Amino acid sequence: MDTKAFKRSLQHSENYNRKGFGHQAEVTTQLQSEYHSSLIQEIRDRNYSLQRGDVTIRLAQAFGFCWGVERAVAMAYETRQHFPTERIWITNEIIHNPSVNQRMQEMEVKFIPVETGKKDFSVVDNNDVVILPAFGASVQEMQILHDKGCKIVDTTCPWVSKVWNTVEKHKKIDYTSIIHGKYKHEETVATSSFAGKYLIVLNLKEAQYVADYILNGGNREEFLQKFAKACSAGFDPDQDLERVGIANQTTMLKGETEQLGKLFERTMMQKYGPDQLNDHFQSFNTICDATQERQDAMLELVQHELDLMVVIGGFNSSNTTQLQQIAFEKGIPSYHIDSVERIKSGDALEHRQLNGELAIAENWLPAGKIVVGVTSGASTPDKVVEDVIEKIFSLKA
Ligand SMILES: C/C(=C\COP(=O)(O)OP(=O)(O)O)CO
Ligand code: SF4
Repeated sequence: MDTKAFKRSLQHSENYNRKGFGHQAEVTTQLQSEYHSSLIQEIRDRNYSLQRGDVTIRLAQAFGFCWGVERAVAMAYETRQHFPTERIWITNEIIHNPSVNQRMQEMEVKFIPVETGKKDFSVVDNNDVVILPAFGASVQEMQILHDKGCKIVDTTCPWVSKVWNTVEKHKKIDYTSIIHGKYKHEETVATSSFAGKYLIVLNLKEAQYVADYILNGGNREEFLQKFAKACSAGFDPDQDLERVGIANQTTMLKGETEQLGKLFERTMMQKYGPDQLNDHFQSFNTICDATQERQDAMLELVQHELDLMVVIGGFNSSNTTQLQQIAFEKGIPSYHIDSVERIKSGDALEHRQLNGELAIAENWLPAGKIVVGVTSGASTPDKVVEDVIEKIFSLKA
């Protein structure tokens, strides 16, 4: 499919909107009242640190709502204002934060129902409005909606669209896109739908396996089984890894993405020689600025003497998980929670471990004077962070 031509025709359609509806002023006030926190503003103004009693809170210098999230959430609110009586659907969560998604449901923005693992678009008729979330949507979903003639409000973050352009460039010159990402994640599902041949690798271990295959060959069946859900239809590891381009989900771990790019560069250089490298390898770093800033701020924060870290964000939030990974690698006791309700008491806190499972941490809040590092993912409202900090203050009061 010529995805570029399709995007052009969609963007020229009178049913398509990606700029909002001119209700910014009202929506900004509404968003401020629902998600803003004066406590967090105070901590920012005090050089990201606040002491109360035995507790010193140290905030990361960059955290919380990124530009793309603010934009997407504002557009969704504007859509509700602009279409007060129409039925409004959304193809997935607007962003990965439970409190924001809850608000969408309260505003009667409904998810497209899923029947036996497949979205049922038959519920949408041409008078309806459908919002595409900040992660975007697959080109197939966009086509279904475009064909239906319903109104489409596209909140895809431009940083995400940039990754789509990158894989389209690979497709044009017949390169296979190696996408550093999570194959089930909405953004990567969308990105891969714009690619030609592609292979999704999760981490350096998987990348090393692919690099070894490129250099030495290997067990084809094992390869195909390992990446069964993470490659394009008909992918042939013996043919389709001769020319590769790297792209990444915007919220991966920055350092890992860089290492992965270098690994494939070395591999292609070794296989084809330095003179031929440009005919076999291309790399664009498509990690977004917000992800980089939040990870850099976290790397700075964990240099301080901290008794523990609290990382706040949705449990399905990729960028939040990367922040937790940084604390984990530094060996700091760190707890990833999605809301204040996870804090049961000073003795018990429910948190998400890096393997995705929930666990209860006992005696997580040490006695005496403590320094608590706090950060939050790009989809976490400041209000949620405030609630957590207030709870810690009250437990130690
Ligand atoms: C929309 C978006 C990022 C905002 O944070 P989210 O936590 O919603 O998403 P992610 O980190 O990708 O799981 C995609 O880049
Ligand atoms: S994390 Fe980056 S790509 Fe994702 S919404 Fe925010 S700015 Fe956009």
